Amino acid sequence: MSESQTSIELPVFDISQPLSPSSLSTLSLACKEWGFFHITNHGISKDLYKKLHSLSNSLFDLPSELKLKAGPSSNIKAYTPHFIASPFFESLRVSGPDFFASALCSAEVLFNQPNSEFSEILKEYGYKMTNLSRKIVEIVLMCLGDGFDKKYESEFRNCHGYLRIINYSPPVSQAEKEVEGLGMHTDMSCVTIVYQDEVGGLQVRSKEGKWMDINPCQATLVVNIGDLLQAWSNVKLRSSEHRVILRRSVNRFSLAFFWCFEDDKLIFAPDAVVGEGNLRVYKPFVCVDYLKFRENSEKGKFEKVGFTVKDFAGTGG
Ligand SMILES: O=C(O)CCC(=O)C(=O)O
Ligand SMILES: [Fe+2]
Repeated sequence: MSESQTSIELPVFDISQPLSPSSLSTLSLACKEWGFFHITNHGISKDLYKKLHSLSNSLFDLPSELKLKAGPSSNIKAYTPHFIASPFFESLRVSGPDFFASALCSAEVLFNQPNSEFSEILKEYGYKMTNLSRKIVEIVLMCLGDGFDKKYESEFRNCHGYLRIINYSPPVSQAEKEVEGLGMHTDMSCVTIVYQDEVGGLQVRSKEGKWMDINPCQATLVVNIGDLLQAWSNVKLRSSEHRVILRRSVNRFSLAFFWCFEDDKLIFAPDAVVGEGNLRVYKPFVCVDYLKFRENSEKGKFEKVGFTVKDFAGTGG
């Protein structure tokens, strides 16, 4: 796995300001070509990330038997242990809209006592991510056509979010130059907002199949388009394949916030989005059926996490 390393300089958008016409065309291009961009002025302080990182560390440092109390065979299923997504990946899921309750419940199970500091911080983070996701969907819809943000706002009204706190621990003695912390995949979201720490390792696959590094960029967050928006936009927005590579023997911390359609939403690209004379790339499908398809095709196959909405609802056209 030692390919020459190339990085991609993603455009950065100030999410606190209205987009200028030239920024809008840069954003449209980024969404079409890569499905990835950076945002800045997102309103989350360095201090909050520091706290989140250290609280998360205290959780991931717990013995495995304790962590499994919130694992896949528990009632809450919030903790994903090593060897599910990859041997080097573990994560804790915090679900919205009540991020406080979800974090409190996991902390109670894991630490044997409620941890209100942890829950308060996740409540704040979940709330901020929810607002950011709404703004991001708005600007991304603007890329599809003039006034499309207002026209299609209601389709996204029932979206919901969940957060994944991720700890990557590379092998102690690394014989290979790099290992996959998380294999190639696309996200099952409308949009995903990722915070990656300074270790780096997030990569996006170009249309030609080349892996490009998305280097950590001070005070910015990475945004990527997910499968649900790719399907809804008739592939005008790209949900691109990405993965995480571990190159150094240090742990990597990241937070991925997934903003998704409600489970029973019928995903069907609107006529105006498809455009006259164009064919629909996907058959209409119910959101939860796609989620189930992915769940069933990925279980235990961490070497090849690669199924997408094309495999599920593609018309072959
Ligand atoms: O850890 C990261 O930087 C990205 C994680 C990711 O792609 C995911 O959880 O879907
Ligand atoms: Fe992802």
